[in-house]
Amino acid sequence: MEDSLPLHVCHVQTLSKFINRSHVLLHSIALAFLIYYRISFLLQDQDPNAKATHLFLPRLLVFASELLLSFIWLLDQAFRWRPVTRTVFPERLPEDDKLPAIDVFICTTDPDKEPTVEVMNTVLSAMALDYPPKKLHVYLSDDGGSPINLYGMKEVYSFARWWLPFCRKHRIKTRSPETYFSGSKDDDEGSESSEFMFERRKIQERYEIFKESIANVRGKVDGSRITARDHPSLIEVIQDNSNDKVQVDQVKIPLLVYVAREKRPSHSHHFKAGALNVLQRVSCMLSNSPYILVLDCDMYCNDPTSARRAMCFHLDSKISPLLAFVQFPQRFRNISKSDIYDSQLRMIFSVQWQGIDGLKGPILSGTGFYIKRVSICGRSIQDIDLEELKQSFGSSNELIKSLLGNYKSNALNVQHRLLEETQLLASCTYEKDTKWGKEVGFLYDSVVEDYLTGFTLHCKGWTSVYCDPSRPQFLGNGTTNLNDCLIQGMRWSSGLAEVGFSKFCPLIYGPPRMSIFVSMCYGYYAFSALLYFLPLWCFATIPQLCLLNDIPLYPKVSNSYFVIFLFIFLSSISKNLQEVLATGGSFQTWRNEQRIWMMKSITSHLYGSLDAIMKRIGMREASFLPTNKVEDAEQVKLYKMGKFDFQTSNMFLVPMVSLIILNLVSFIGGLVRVIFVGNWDQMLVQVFISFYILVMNFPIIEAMIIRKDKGRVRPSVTVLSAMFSTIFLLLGCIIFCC
Ligand SMILES: O=c1ccn([C@@H]2O[C@H](COP(=O)(O)OP(=O)(O)O[C@H]3O[C@H](CO)[C@@H](O)[C@H](O)[C@H]3O)[C@@H](O)[C@H]2O)c(=O)[nH]1
Ligand SMILES: [Mn+2]
Repeated sequence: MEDSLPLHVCHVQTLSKFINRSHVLLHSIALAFLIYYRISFLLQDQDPNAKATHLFLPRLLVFASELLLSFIWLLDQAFRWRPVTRTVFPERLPEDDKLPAIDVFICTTDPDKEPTVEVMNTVLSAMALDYPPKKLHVYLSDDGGSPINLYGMKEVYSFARWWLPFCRKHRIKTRSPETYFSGSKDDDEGSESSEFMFERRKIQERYEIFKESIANVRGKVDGSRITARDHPSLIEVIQDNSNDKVQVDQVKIPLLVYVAREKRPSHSHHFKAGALNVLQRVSCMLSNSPYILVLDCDMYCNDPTSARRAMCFHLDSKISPLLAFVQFPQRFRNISKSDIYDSQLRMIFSVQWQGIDGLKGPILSGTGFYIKRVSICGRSIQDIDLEELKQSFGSSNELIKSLLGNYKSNALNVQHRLLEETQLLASCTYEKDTKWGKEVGFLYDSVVEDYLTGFTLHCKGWTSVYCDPSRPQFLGNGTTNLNDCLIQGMRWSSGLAEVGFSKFCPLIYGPPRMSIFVSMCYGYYAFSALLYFLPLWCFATIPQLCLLNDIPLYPKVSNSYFVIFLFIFLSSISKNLQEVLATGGSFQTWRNEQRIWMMKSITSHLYGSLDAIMKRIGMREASFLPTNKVEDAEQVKLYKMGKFDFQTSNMFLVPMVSLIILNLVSFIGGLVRVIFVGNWDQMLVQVFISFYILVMNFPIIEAMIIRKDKGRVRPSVTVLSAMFSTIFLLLGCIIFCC
C-alpha cells in the first residue's frame, strides 16, 4: 500500500494562520505597554499621600485582573497557531473483509431525563452504520439498570431486522428512524418510486408500533427508579425473539449487548468513566474489537459513513502506530438560529479543535470518537508478566487472556462461560486494588473524564486527529435552557479545574511530555474557569464602585496610554468577531456568545472552581448531574424566540441580577457625577464599562422590568438582589472612601 493514493490529506489554513499570528504579535505588544503603564502607575502613586492606600487596592485588583485575562488569552493563542483542515477518501479503503472490527459503546443513565425511545434511536443508528455488520458490535451501558431499556433493546433487535435492510437498500443517510420519519428535509428522498414509498410506509408503521410498545411498558415499570443506585449487574446478549422470521431471516445484524453494571450505594461508581470501563472489560470478553466508538445516549449517527472515515486515519500506516483516536465534532440537532446559550459550542468545535489538530490532535470530547482499544490499556501489554497484568487489570484470567488475544469473530456464539465472566467484570468490587481509572481505561480523577483521559494519552505520545465533514456525522441534544446550560457549565468548570489543581496540572505535567503549545491548550481549559471568573467579577464591581467614589482607574482620554486600552479592547473584540464571521456566524452570534460567556463566568465558573477546590480538600464528593434530554415545549418556545429562560435557581440568578443592579446604579450615578464635576475625560472608561455590561446583558434588565411571562426574573429575586447590591455599594464606600 506504500505508493497507493493517500486515504486522507491535511491542509494548513494559511489565511487564518496569517491573521492569527499577526493578531498575536500586535496584541502582545499592546499588552506589554499596558503592563508597563500599570506598573509605573502603581509605583508612582506610592507617595505618602493619605489617600494612597485606598487608591492602591482597586488599582492593584484591576491590574491583577488584567494580568489574569492576558494570561488566559496567551494560553488560548496556542489554539490559533496552526489551524488545519482534513479531507478523507473512504472510497480508497481496502475491501470490507480487510476492515478491522469496531465496538460501539453507548452510555445512558436516567430513563426520565434520557427517554428510552431516543436512546434506542441512537442504538439503531449505530447498528445501521455503513460497515460490515459482522464487524460491528453495539453495547448499551444502562447505569440506571432500568427494565425499560432492556425491553427497548429487545424491541430494537426486532425492528432492526426491517430497518437495516431498508436503509441499505435505499441508501438512506439519516439512520435514526425518529429523525428520518419526522420528515426533516434532506437529500434522502431520492427515490420516489411506488415500491420505495410502499416500503417506507410499512417500515414507518412498524416504527410506530415499536414506539408504542415502549410507551406501554414505560407506563408499567414506572416507580422502579429507586433501584438506579442499587442493583446487581445484568448483561444480556440480545437475540431474536420475534416470530416474523419469514422475510428477514437472512439479514445480518450486528451483535447487540445490554450491560447494566452492578451499582451499590456503598461503592462510588465513577459516572460515565466507570461505565465505559465496564464496557471495555465486558466487550473484551465478547467481541474484543481493536477499535471503539463512544457515544452519549443522545448522540445518534447522522451519517452512516463515519466509521469508514475514521478508518481512513486508523488504517494509514504512516500515522496509525501513534494514533489513539479520531474525534468528530459534537453537533446538535436542536440549535435555534439565535442560539442564545451558545449551545453549539462554536468556538470549541469550529475554531479550537482545528487549531490543536495542527499541533498534536484534538482534545478527547466525550462522544463521537473512534479510539484504538490498546491506547486505553495504559501501556503496551505484550511485554508485562502475568502478575503485573493482574495488578493492572484485575484478577480475571479470562480478561487477561482476551487482552493478549485478538478480535473474536465468533461473538455470536458467545460461550456461556464467558458470559458468566462478564458478570464478575461488571461487579462493583472488580476494580478494587487494580489500576482501572488510575492508569488503565478512562480516568476517574475528574468528572470530565474525556479531557483528562485524552490529556494523559497525549502525554504518553499518542496523537489524535479531527475529522469534521460538512454533513454532521453525529447529532445530539444541546442545552436549550439557562438552567441546564449553567449546570453543565458548572460540571465542566469543576471537572476541568480539578485537573488543574491535581498532579496532572497541564502546565506542569505537560511540558516535559509534550510541546509547550499543546500544554498551553490543555492549560487553557484547566484554568479557564478560574481565570475568567476572577477578572470578570472584578471588572463588574471595582470600576463601578470606584466610579461612584470618584477614583479613576484608567488613563485620561488625553493621555497617550488611553490609546493602548482602546486598542486592546477593539483588538480582542474584532478578532473574536472575525472568527465568528469566518465560521458562519453573524454579529448576533458574537453578541450572544459574549453574553453567555459573561453569565457563565459570573456563575458556573465561580461555583465550578469552588466545587473543585472543595473536592480537592476533601469537603465535597464528585457529582454528575446529567443534562435533561426531554424537551419542555414552553422552554423550547422561549429558546426558539431567542428569549432567555430565567427559571433557574437563585444561586445562579442572584449574582447576575445583583451585578446588573450595581452597574445600573453606578452608570446612572457616575454619569450624573461626571456631568456635575466635569471630569469626563478621567472617568470615561469606567462609565463605558458599566454601559457595555448593561447593553450586553440587556435581556436581564428586560426580564426584571418588562417581561411578564414565566421566564422572567421573579420580583422576589430582584428584591433579594437589590439588597445584595446595596451591601456591595456600602462596602465599596467603606473601603474606598474613608
Ligand atoms: O453516571 C453517569 C452519568 C452520565 N452518564 C452518561 O454520560 C453521557 C453524558 O452525559 P450528559 O448528561 O449528556 O452530559 P453532557 O454535559 O452533555 O456531556 C458532555 O460532558 C461529559 C463530561 O462531563 C462527557 O462525558 C460527555 O461525553 C460530553 O458530551 C450521557 O450519555 C449519560 O447517560 C453515564 O453513563 N453515567
Ligand atoms: Mn449530553
